[in-house]
Amino acid sequence: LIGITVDKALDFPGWYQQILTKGEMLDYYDVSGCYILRPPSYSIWESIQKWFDDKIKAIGVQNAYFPMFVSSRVLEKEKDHVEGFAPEVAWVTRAGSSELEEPIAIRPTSETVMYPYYAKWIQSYRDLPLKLNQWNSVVRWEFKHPQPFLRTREFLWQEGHTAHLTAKDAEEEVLQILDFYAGVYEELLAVPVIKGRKTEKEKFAGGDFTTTCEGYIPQTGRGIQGATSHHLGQNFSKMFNLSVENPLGSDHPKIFAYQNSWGLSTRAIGVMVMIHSDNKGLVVPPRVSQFQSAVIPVGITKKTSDEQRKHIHETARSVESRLKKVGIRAFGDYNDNYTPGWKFSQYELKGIPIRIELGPKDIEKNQVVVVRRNDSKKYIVSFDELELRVPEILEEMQGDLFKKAKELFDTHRVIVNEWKGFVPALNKKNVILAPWCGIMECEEDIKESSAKRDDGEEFEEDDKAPSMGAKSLCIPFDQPVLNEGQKCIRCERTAINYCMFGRSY
Ligand SMILES: O=C1CCCN[C@@H]1CCCn1cnc2ccccc2c1=O
Repeated sequence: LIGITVDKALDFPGWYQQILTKGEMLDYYDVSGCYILRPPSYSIWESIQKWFDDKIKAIGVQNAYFPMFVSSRVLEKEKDHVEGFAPEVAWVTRAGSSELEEPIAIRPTSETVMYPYYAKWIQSYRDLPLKLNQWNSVVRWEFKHPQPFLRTREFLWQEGHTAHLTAKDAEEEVLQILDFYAGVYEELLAVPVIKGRKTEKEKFAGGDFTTTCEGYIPQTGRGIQGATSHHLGQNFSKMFNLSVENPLGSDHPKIFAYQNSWGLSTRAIGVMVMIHSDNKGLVVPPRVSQFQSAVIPVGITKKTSDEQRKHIHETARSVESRLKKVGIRAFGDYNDNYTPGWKFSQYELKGIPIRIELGPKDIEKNQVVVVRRNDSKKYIVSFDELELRVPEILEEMQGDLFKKAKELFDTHRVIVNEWKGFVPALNKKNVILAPWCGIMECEEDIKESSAKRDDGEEFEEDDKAPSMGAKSLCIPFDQPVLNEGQKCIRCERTAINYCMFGRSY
């Protein structure tokens, strides 16, 4: 494995592909849009699963598993929201040489798979709330250019589906789950996110409202949707007749359940890689890294005596085992066929958070040298404080990764109140907080008008047009103060709130 040969700033897509393949996170597969998740990335997914699973179980969610196949009759039951997605649905039409009577869809999401059974299982209001989650994969036959982790035809995710007696209970849970999603990004992946509500145009059409965690990719200045938590209202319960008798008595009308659905996928891993990794390879935040530290003997030369070499190796192995005993995911590389320098670059490529160097001089001083992957900062740690200092160094690195990413997001999230400042701000890799009227036509106008050059001319075909216009990313819960009578950024109407706009994935 040689190093990364593409510069992150010069060819971001090419860099991203190399980072992932040379960092052994994934491999390309012979079905377009599908990828193999190799142990380092699958281990990150397992860390996300463990953390999130503990959180949802603590609020009474149970895991279950439903079939991946959906009959066309059932899938098309929810007309309005499916029609927009229909082109993405993958169908099984044949088994062996015999055609199937009815084509069977592979689940792109599981509302229509699960809700007929929710209706069957929920008879009394005492059966509410029902809170189930699936850890599974779904298939969406996207035609847009596939990107590892970010846009793939099959992806791993979790999809939570809950049914409640009251809107209040449901809406409370929507926000609770959104906080958990923000926790996955900020606590585990060291990725800052902005929480907010999707506009009517961008929300899940089958629901009442969509809340979202929005990330930011500094390299491209583009926003990216990180996870969504939808309140479905009674739309699906009316469609699937998911109702209970009124607790107030049979003379009161039956109640259609209030539902939520929420999802986070392996896209999160792609976001983490794009934000933290550099031209030397992956940079993986310590809390989710499969291995957290590489113990590497150094200073062994031809002149080193056998017993000296043996002593160095034994000391290194004891360092490795002491760290493992306190829960640090450490490993040692004692292979003498490779030089320390070669090993350093290998583990930089794989994004191992810290390396621990141990040579004759260090042993004399009863110390090791610890080097951080993110900024090569060096620490001298004495043997007797290993178990104390190494965890601290890892935690400090986790914090520094988050701080740096947050600094970049915060300095590229700018308030723009006048239209003339909108496109120039976009072209400086910013996402924009703009006063907005809340009208969908205006939102569409903003997207089209921001796809033009600053002088209002259309982009020429051959222009390396950035990803064109700015979409609405979310209406942040944390709102800047609207001035009295503030006008919408684009039209003459009065603004009702600040909306975050940006080029996006
Ligand atoms: O986001 C989530 C979170 C997890 C559960 N599902 C919701 C909504 C999914 C929206 N969606 C997204 N792509 C689709 C593709 C084909 C058919 C249907 C759909 C579809 O309903």
